[in-house]
Amino acid sequence: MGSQPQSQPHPLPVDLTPATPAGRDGLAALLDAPDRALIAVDFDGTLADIVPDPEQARAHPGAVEALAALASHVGALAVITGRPAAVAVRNGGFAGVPGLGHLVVLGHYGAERWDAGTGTVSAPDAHPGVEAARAELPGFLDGVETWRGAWVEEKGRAVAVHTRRAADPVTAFESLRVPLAELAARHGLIVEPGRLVLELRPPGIDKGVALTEHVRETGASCVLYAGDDLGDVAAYAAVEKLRTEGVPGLLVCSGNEVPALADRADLVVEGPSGVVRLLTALSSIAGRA
Ligand SMILES: O=P(O)(O)OC[C@H]1O[C@H](O[C@H]2O[C@H](CO)[C@@H](O)[C@H](O)[C@H]2O)[C@H](O)[C@@H](O)[C@@H]1O
Repeated sequence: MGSQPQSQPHPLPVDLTPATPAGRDGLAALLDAPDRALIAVDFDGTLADIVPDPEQARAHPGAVEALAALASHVGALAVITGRPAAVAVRNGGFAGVPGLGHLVVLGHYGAERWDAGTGTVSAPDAHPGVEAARAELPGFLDGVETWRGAWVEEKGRAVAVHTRRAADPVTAFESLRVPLAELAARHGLIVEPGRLVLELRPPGIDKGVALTEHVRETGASCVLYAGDDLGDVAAYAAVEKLRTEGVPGLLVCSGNEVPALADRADLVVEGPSGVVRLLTALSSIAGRA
């Protein structure tokens, strides 16, 4: 990879300008050679607004159009999500969109991959512990009053316990952490915490591993990653490591509900609407290059 670009002025609105020198370097590299950049974005909370029922989550108005417009100017475009890849594709409305012919969706934190070019999902064999944990969960959740209202999202390769609809969502979430971690460990699984969700899933992959592999695969010379939740921390760490290896990066946080991520970001935008504004602005500038 070449030398690191220096921080320099760039034509973005003030509220879309990175607050850190490293972020400004990442942005400068992206605008200098957009055709060598990888743009990677999370789905829930980043491209899609948070809603009480995950089945109802959809891409924010203008998000798919912004991605499609940007796709023609950048080297590679990926959605990296905790969702099953097929669910993100369906709820995002990513299939068959003109301009998104090269989109890749890395689902289940990178364990699954959907390619727009083929329209197919590739995935490893299922982890047997998921089936065993799934069988235990109903009786487990029924037993404690604090957990009333917590419910299980069936994800195929994982199961997620949501507390957003519990009477006291935060108390339910906090009091479930240890018991669910013990249940997961008994079945060789890990707990992935998120915004009022605790997911029991197989170990061995995270968004950081997925992002780094995708940077290598695409040969990207710089990367922008946008996320909103704890599951995105691994991707942030990957970008921070890539920077030390001479690959500039820009870390974008959608909203500031998760301080562990927002405090580490180069740029915090106003939720999915801010992400759409940023992608649109980048596409407009890159299109002039
Ligand atoms: O990696 P992501 O694309 O951000 O997916 C992470 C989890 O997102 C979903 O849960 C979150 O969004 C829901 C819909 O807005 C919301 O109801 C929930 O409280 C959030 O945690 C999804 O349901 C999970 O399976 C994903 O792992």
